[in-house]
Amino acid sequence: MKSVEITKDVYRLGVNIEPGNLFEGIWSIPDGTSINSYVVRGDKTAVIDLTQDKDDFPRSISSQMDEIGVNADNIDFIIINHMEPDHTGWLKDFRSKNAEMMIYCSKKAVPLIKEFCGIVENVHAIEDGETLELGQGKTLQFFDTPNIHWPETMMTYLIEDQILFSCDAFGSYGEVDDTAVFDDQLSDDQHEFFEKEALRYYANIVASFSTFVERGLKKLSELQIKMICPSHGIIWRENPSVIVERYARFASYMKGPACPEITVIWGSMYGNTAKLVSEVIKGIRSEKVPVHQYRVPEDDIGFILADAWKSAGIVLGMPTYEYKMFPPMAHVIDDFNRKKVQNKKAFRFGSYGWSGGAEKELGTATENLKWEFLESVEWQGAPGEEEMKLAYQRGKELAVLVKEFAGKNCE
Ligand SMILES: Cc1cc2nc3c(=O)[nH]c(=O)nc-3n(C[C@H](O)[C@H](O)[C@H](O)COP(=O)(O)O)c2cc1C
Repeated sequence: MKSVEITKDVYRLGVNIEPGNLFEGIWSIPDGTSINSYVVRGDKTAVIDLTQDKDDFPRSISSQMDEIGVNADNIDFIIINHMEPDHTGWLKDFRSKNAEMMIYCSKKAVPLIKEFCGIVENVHAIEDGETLELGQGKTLQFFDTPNIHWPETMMTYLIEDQILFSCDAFGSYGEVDDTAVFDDQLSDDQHEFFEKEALRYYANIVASFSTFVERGLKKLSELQIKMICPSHGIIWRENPSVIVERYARFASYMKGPACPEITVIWGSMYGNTAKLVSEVIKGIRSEKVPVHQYRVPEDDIGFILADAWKSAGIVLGMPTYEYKMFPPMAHVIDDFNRKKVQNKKAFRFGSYGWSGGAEKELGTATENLKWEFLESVEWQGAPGEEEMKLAYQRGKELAVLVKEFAGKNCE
């Protein structure tokens, strides 16, 4: 990977976490993801966010710094927008090469820098809106943007060039090639890819903090922004409002209504519940509502979360297991609670052997999600004609309801 000058004396340095790894140790990234760091040069030099202490990442970032004549000895400031180790894993080692490098961070980051890196000297806690002049027409301004997605998160704005270094906000999954770091270097297919990966990134990483995203967006709305430089994914230069609007849309789905789509998630041990899946889907499709379908535990929770986040309607198909929900579905519902997949229209169907129990647990488990359920279809043993018919009907009913309820705020 090579350094890229994104505007005069401002550089993007980057590495890619390769496909096959898990992001945050949980989330699948079949197409990898980038970690971006930035350098701003005036009379003084600042590096904005670093990289993870993993594989050859520090070596790669060092060699990209060499390309532009920057190294630990001549960097004056390290700006830490966010303390998560994918950006700061290298901080302790890097800073040990030159203890004079001044660290700028939010107040809440100070104890984290001490505990994660053992660094206490030359750490400056910013005031919201504070500026730092680097000289040569480069002035950085810092904004507290708490809880997008850690409490200590801040963003850095380069006033003269109108560039926002947003760290995790406005990020997406997907490897980035140093020959195509900007939105305007992408094909339509690649744009579509990054749109999907931005949604998945949002649903996996940021969703539960949607209220704070909305607050942050309001605060940033006063800035003139020519370019958005996140710490994951591509740089938005041709049209930065695309990613801002996208994040605003994603955040709004928490309160609902989301898009006129339905996500069907189902699991079945012996095929009794499975038999109704295609009927429900036929019912939904009869109303021309798009369907996303996932089976648990086979399918990946990161993808399920993304489609569920965006859908106004959710269907759950699961049997009873040991007097409760089928465990892989209980896991999905638990994640829906953690990520606040709220305000949906929903429907559940499933088989039981003797007394049931899944339905009762589902009621309790979704209490905080503010979902409105259609009447469930539940039966003992194998499904009959009646259940098959009801499955189609409920699919259709849900689709009609979703069309009425869903927002227009979707592409
Ligand atoms: C391990 C296990 C635990 C079960 N626990 C219950 C239970 O607590 N209550 C009940 O009514 N049925 C229970 N059942 C029966 C299933 O709910 C029933 O076989 C159902 O038809 C399975 O649906 P499926 O074919 O979609 O997996 C259990 C079945 C298995 C295999």
